[in-house]
Amino acid sequence: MMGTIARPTIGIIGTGAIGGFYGVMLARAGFDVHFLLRSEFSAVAEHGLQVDSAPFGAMTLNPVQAYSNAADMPPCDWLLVGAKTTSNADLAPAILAAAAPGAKVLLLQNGLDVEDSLRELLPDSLHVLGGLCYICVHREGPGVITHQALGAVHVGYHSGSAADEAASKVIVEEGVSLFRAAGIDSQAMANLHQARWQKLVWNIPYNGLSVLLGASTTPLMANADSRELIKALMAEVVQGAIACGHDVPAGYAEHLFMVTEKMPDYWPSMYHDYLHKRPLELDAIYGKPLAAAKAAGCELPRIEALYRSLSFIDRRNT
Ligand SMILES: NC(=O)C1=CN([C@@H]2O[C@H](COP(=O)(O)OP(=O)(O)OC[C@H]3O[C@@H](n4cnc5c(N)ncnc54)[C@H](OP(=O)(O)O)[C@@H]3O)[C@@H](O)[C@H]2O)C=CC1
Ligand SMILES: CC(C)(CO)C(=O)C(=O)O
Repeated sequence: MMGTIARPTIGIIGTGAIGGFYGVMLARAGFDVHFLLRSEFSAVAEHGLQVDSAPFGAMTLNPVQAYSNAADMPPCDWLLVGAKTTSNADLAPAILAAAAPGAKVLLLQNGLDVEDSLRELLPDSLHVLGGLCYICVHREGPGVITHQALGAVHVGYHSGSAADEAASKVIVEEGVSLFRAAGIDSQAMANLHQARWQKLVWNIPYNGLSVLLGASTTPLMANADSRELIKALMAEVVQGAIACGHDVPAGYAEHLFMVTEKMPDYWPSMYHDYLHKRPLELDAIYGKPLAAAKAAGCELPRIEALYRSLSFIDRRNT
């Protein structure tokens, strides 16, 4: 089942929807997975993790190797960060406590440049990677996760002590192999930064509009006005990516638009944050791309208006 790769110890830093889902899949595939939790620690330590997955069926992991303090975790070869980007800078002590020498820290997060604030706080000997998750998953309650659709993880190297490109590729392939061994579609990304821009073509319109308009994907796709707004926002993201020197395949926005029409009705993770009065990932999903585009001489007025509206909502909500 493990193929040719050694059995790394895996730590999940932030066991929410993403961390919980991928952690359970990896544990079920036989990996030694340790889960760091915060508010849901007691519930998970007592009842385990439950994933209700439309594609895979009901899955339960019980007992769970659950921790409320990273210092109690064993040294982990891979650390999968499943916390929101809003807490990245605060996670460094936990990562340092749980990392084995030369560990790979994989940020399973949306947004641009999300690795940077953590990178500054970690030694060069730890490799930092980015993981883009194409999945519809959310927390239903403490330790209970609903997986509606999709699931792929694309992995790219960010920074660290890899001697050269070939060495970083080996690390990325190891990450890809972990997910594949757990039955998850996974691919290596040659250009992490570009791939982050491309994923924003989806997240910039849908995450923000779900909060601003209080609507999930089905009503957003059923209304002529929101459809036009989504298309216009997508076009601006593509414009920003190109201004920053990245490729976006022809027809990419149209493709994402059509994929969304076929998806089950979905509330993006930003809406769940809004609902639970948690900070929204505005800097990673809006602030950073807007700043990068501006630095390249490109104004994105619709995205800017959405960002300012969401910032207003966020300040009143948290
Ligand atoms: N959900 C989805 O379908 C998708 C999400 N993403 C991205 O994945 C990332 C994670 O999202 P998601 O899983 O939905 O988020 P969740 O809110 O479900 O999970 C975040 C988890 O991190 C925990 N956490 C935060 N800070 C700490 C800390 N200091 N110590 C321990 N645990 C901590 C939270 O604990 P607590 O309960 O205490 O807050 C929570 O369990 C985001 O960047 C999101 O944009 C990408 C694609 C799809
Ligand atoms: C909905 C989907 C699949 C879009 O890529 C997603 O991954 C997200 O919510 O970030």
